[in-house]
Amino acid sequence: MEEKAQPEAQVVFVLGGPGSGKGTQSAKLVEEFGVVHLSAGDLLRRERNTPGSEHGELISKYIKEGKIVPVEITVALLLTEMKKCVSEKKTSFLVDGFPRNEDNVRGWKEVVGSYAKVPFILFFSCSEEVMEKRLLSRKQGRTDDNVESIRKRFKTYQESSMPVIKEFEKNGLCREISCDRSVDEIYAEVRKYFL
Ligand SMILES: Nc1ncnc2c1ncn2[C@@H]1O[C@H](COP(=O)(O)OP(=O)(O)OP(=O)(O)O)[C@@H](O)[C@H]1O
Ligand SMILES: O=c1ccn([C@@H]2O[C@H](COP(=O)(O)O)[C@@H](O)[C@H]2O)c(=O)[nH]1
Ligand SMILES: [Mg+2]
Repeated sequence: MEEKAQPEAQVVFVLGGPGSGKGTQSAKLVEEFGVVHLSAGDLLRRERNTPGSEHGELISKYIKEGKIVPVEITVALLLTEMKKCVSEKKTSFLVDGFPRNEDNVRGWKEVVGSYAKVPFILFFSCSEEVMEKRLLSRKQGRTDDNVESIRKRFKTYQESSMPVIKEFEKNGLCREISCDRSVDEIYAEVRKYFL
C-alpha cells in the first residue's frame, strides 16, 4: 500500500479585522511557544521595499487601497519563508492575515496543499470603532494607517475576508476570541489553544 506523505508544517491562520491585534497576540505566542510568526502583510511590505522587485509597485498600490494582492504573489512569499524555516527544523507557524478571500484559499490549496496541516484558525473579533482607534494611534508609519485607507480595509474585510472565516467556522475549525479588551486578557484565552 502506498504511504501518504506527512505534512512538513503545522499552520494556524490568525485572522481578524485590521487592528484587531493579530500581530500583538502572535508576538506573545512566539515568546511563549516558540512558533514562527509569518505576517503576510509584513512579507508583502518587505517585498514592496525590495529594490528591483517586479511586484513592488503593484503591492504598494494594493496596500494603500486596502485591496487584496493577487494570491500567486502572497503564497509564493509565504511558502518560501516556510520552507526556509522547515529546513532549520522550525515547523510550527502562525500565518497572520492570510487567507483574506476565497481566491487566497484556492491559491493556498494549490501551492501549499498537503505540505501544511491547518488544525484550526484563530479569529480575533473586534468592533470597528476600537480597531480604528488602535490603527490611528499605531504610529508605525504604515501607508494604510489613515482614515481613508482604514475605511477601505474595513470594507474589504467585511466583503471578502468574513466569508472565508465563516467557512472555517462552518467546518468547526474557527476559535473565536473577543478582542475589545486588554492585551493580557485576550492572551490568557489565546494561549489555551496551544497548551
Ligand atoms: N488589546 C489591545 N488593547 C489596546 N491596544 C492594542 C491591543 N492589541 C493591539 N493593540 C495595539 O493596536 C495596534 C494594532 O495592533 P496589531 O498591529 O497587533 O493589529 P493587527 O491585527 O496586526 O493589525 P493589521 O491588520 O493592521 O496588521 C498596535 O498599535 C497595538 O499595540
Ligand atoms: O494575504 C494578504 C495580506 C495582506 N495583504 C495586503 O496588505 C495589507 C496589510 O495587511 P496587514 O495584515 O494589515 O498587515 C492589506 O490591507 C492588503 O492590502 C494582502 O493583499 N494579502
Ligand atoms: Mg498586523
